[in-house]
Amino acid sequence: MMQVLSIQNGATTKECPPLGRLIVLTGPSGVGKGTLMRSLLQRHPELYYSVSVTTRSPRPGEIDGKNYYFISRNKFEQLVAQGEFLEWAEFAGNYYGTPREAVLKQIRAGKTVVLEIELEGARQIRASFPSALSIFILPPSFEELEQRIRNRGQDSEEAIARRLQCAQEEIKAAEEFDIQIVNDDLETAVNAIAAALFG
Ligand SMILES: Nc1ncnc2c1ncn2[C@@H]1O[C@H](COP(=O)(O)OP(=O)(O)OP(=O)(O)O)[C@@H](O)[C@H]1O
Ligand SMILES: Nc1nc2c(ncn2[C@@H]2O[C@H](COP(=O)(O)O)[C@@H](O)[C@H]2O)c(=O)[nH]1
Repeated sequence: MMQVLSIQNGATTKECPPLGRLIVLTGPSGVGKGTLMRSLLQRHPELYYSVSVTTRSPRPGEIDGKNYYFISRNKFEQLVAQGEFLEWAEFAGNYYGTPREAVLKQIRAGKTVVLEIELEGARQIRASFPSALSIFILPPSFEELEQRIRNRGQDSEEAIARRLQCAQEEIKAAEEFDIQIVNDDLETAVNAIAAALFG
């Protein structure tokens, strides 16, 4: 697949449209990746948002097939063994993965595909798709990050503690990625992502 993406600026023929791009949005839980994505997709509906697979239980209001594909740990492990994921990771006690075929299909069709994933998965994508553009979203402060996770009101105390613990390590990795954007004012951060994508 690396080979395929490396020819993304190659010649266009009627039979073979130019390949699409792969964009990775990463950063600690609660920093606002999902909120930024929704805003970006409203402005740019031509982008393809990859719906991930997870073993986490749905939060109130989350819809299977829209927010995530919710499956059991056994099923997830089967899919891993079958090579069905472009990347996958265990995060705060649950598995998360990007369906391989759905993403590759969109890239072959010339679409820009956006993945919203945690650090380990983002590292895997950087290793296997060096041409992918990777964006790390930072919080204005650690205190604000905690406040956002709490205000979201979706996670137990235990889950919040796990996520904050992961966040400390994740933030240290920000410089590994192509671009770092602080999500302080939402509009400013969306503009910065759009500028990175569309110039
Ligand atoms: N710029 C911002 N200013 C203030 N609040 C924000 C901002 N961006 C997002 N939020 C709020 O922070 C909370 C967490 O946002 P969101 O769920 O999008 O984070 P996330 O990074 O996608 O989290 P996760 O990785 O756990 O899915 C939400 O309540 C959201 O409304
Ligand atoms: N490696 C992957 N990480 C993913 C994927 N889909 C989502 N995520 C990230 O997991 C955490 C927790 O998400 P939550 O919905 O439980 O709050 C967050 O950082 C997501 O970005 C994926 O396919 N692969």
